[in-house]
Amino acid sequence: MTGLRDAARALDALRRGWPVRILSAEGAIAVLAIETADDGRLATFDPDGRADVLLSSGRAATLKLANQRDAATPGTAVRIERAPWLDLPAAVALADPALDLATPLKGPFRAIATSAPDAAAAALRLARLAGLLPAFFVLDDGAGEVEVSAEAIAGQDAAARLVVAARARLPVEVSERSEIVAFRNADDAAEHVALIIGEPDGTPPLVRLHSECLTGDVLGSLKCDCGPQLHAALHEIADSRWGILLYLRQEGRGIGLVNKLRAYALQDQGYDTVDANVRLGFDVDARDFGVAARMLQLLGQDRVRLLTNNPAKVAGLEAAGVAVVERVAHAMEANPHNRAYLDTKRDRTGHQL
Ligand SMILES: Nc1nc2c(ncn2[C@@H]2O[C@H](COP(=O)(O)OP(=O)(O)OP(=O)(O)O)[C@@H](O)[C@H]2O)c(=O)[nH]1
Ligand SMILES: [Zn+2]
Repeated sequence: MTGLRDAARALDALRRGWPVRILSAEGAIAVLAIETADDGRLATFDPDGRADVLLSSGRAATLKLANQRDAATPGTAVRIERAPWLDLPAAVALADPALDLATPLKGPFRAIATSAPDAAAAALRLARLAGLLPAFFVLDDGAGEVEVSAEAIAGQDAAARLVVAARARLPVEVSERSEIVAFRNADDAAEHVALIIGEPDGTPPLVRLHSECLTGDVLGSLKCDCGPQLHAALHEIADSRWGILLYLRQEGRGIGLVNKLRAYALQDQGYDTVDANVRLGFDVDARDFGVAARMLQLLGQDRVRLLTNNPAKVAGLEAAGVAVVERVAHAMEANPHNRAYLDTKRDRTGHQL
């Protein structure tokens, strides 16, 4: 449990702009998130101006820095050597692609060997969990407000410690016979929800895994198909024998609301949803469908009919022990704003559309 506690403290520290020391078998690093750094924090962390910069390989490749080393594998970190012109504004420009087109990058920058690759990869994972840009100042001998092992960060298995926290009757528009079940785990603040519609009758339920999309679900965004998919799923489940809608708190395919909106800003510049994620330094899809499988298992369901066009959802459930006995297509009409987004899903992320 110490590992868990340390990982939670590390997340909190990063969001507050405090440095974190990450330990691994190959050595330790201390990191300060660039997004939450300021001049004072940077001066305290790195009084001699020696700290290098740590980026994700996707971001480094975008900046044409990754190919200087053979580190262009997703999820790995690339370390950029500190140079006199690499001050805080220059580091922010390395971290944040919003300015890529507006400001020419200073430089030249040089990629060097990453001293503790596991610890560096753990730092990138922490940034994603904290909803921050995956970019850090890094020192091998620096101090951190919190110490955490790379193992504890990698071992944050959100599914394993999931429990049912509360359940209650919830009559909804599509069906008065519905029950809501909320889940919690000790590792993060994400409170996932299941809406059980109709009466379980021993047959495999019709299930929808819906990933949170504030813009689409609540504000009626036309950029994606989430809102219509959510409402269509509720209707289809209500029209079937019975079923379950899982509302998963995986905003922005797991990168968080702020980072998704950064991806939208890049889309305004012409990048598609895949390239925008990579330019920011994230995987194309950072979701963990093991959480959904665990929720279904806690509800006593290990065979489902799944409403989706996404083969990764089917594979994710199957890998975690939930059999998908049928895939039910769930395609919506395109509109002028989301047509390119839907085409990208079909052409680049394997959606069956
Ligand atoms: N990072 C990022 N996330 C997005 C973007 N557009 C939508 N999302 C997120 O993508 C998720 C929507 O995924 P789902 O509705 O589960 O759809 P899917 O994975 O395409 O699969 P199916 O709809 O089941 O076929 C939500 O979390 C949205 O917030 C985008 O441009 N960038
Ligand atoms: Zn959406």
